[in-house]
Amino acid sequence: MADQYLLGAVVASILGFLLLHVGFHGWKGRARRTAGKCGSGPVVPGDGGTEVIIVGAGVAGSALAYALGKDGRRVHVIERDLSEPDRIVGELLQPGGYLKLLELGLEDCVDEIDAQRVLGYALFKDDKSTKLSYPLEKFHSDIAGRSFHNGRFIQRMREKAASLPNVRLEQGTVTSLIEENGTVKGVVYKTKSGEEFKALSPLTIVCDGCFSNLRRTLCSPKVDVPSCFVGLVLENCQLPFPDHGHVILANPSPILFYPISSTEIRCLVDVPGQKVPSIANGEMANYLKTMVAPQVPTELHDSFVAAIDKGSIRTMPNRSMPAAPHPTAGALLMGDAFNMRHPLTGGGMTVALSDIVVLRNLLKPLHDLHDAAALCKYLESFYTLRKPVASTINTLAGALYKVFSASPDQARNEMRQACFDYLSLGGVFSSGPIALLSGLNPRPLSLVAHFFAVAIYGVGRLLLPFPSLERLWIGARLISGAAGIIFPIIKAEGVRQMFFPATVPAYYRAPPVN
Ligand SMILES: Cc1cc2nc3c(=O)[nH]c(=O)nc-3n(C[C@H](O)[C@H](O)[C@H](O)COP(=O)(O)OP(=O)(O)OC[C@H]3O[C@@H](n4cnc5c(N)ncnc54)[C@H](O)[C@@H]3O)c2cc1C
Repeated sequence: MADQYLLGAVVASILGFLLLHVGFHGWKGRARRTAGKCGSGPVVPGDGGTEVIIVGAGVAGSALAYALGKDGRRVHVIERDLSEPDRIVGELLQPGGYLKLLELGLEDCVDEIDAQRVLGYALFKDDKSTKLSYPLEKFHSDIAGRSFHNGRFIQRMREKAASLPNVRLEQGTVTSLIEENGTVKGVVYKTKSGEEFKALSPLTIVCDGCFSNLRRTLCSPKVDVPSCFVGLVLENCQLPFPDHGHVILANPSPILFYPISSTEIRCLVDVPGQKVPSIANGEMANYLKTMVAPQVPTELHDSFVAAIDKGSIRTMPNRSMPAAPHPTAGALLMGDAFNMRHPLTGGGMTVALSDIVVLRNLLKPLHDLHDAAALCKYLESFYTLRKPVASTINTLAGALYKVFSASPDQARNEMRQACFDYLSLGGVFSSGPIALLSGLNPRPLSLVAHFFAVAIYGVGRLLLPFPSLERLWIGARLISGAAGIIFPIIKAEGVRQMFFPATVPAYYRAPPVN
């Protein structure tokens, strides 16, 4: 109830502002581009009856293969490397993502991999901390976040997909899409031994991840890399709040801790910019020990230093890329190849799994996928239907990263402090934002309402009890800074599709083609 009052009050004032400042983004040009030329004279293997080719069997590709295979589709998955991945990405699945696993029948893929239940977050700033529990009361007791080794989770999903008789999982590297008259007809791929093959199907779904080579012809990739994560594994220590992800509002930017097994804690240190100190010449170890270690909670400090000394330090760029598809007959993009957000809020797998549920449901009533042009038109509704979940998670990730990072600007630091204090108020002030982050209630209006409620709360703290001209000025800059953070992200996500999905042209919501 309080959530609704808050929504009503904040949304009414903000919506006018939002529309004035951002304007309708609209559907940007559906110009189609042609896919790359295919290799010459490769063999066409298989039974020729493949309905869907999936490129890449990571989180998105393997979950999609199982979902479509379970619906009876003949699926051919081509994955570059079928051995267990060893990466520092995709290790915390939000409860909203776990709900999607359930919908797909993949929930047992977090069993028997020593996955840990995650019940919420703990936030640390200076010498204070606050606990933000996921609002799980209304759900079955099994629903919670899960954290694990990414590679173990992927192997479980690959095994489950490959156990279906109509799913063929093959090791190979896709080198190009086969295109004829603007329609993608399949792929060219190379096996480990260097042999080249063609695979043909009415629908090719490209899930080749954040470094995708194949997406260029299917979307307009505008990749931003605001920072990198430096990854370490801590052993022999206990998190201050067991079963919780930990976010330290450190300088210059956040540090994360969460369990990835019963004995290991993942630490991800955010380093702003695209370059990190060199690991090889010891600069990184020095940076971590001198700049980061003093900001780590005391319970974790010694294990943090021991992990640095052990030397297995990994890095990954943190990319964000709004979805900007060129709807193309015969092909679709999914997962990170299609859309990325800052990993601070651990939303990537939830968005990918949510997209798979949308696509699976759209494809379900179609018996024949061979009319590529009609299928392409029909699948355009996918881009609209995915928006409320995907855009809420994407926007929150981008906005929180900016708010949680330190800044030389006093107004920005006031916003950061206001955010910490707002979340510490408890009740709807913590359950609302954490419901958004967890993917349990991904509503764009609720996100905008809470974001500006934080800004207004920050201004109130500045002006009460004794306002001054200087404080008024900082307050005005805080509000304009908040608008400057969130509106460009919303604009990139597409205001119209995000807030008004019902107003999209009818052909995006067309009935099944057969
Ligand atoms: C540092 C970091 C931390 C993150 N932490 C989290 C988190 O805690 N929670 C969360 O939900 N998300 C997190 N994410 C995001 C998450 O990892 C991604 O959203 C998710 O992995 C996307 O899945 P995907 O299937 O699209 O890509 P991937 O899982 O990367 O899979 C792509 C697959 O395609 C294969 N491939 C690539 N090219 C080819 C080719 N040419 N031919 C055949 N196969 C190919 C690759 O081998 C790979 O198996 C994080 C991201 C980063 C960068």
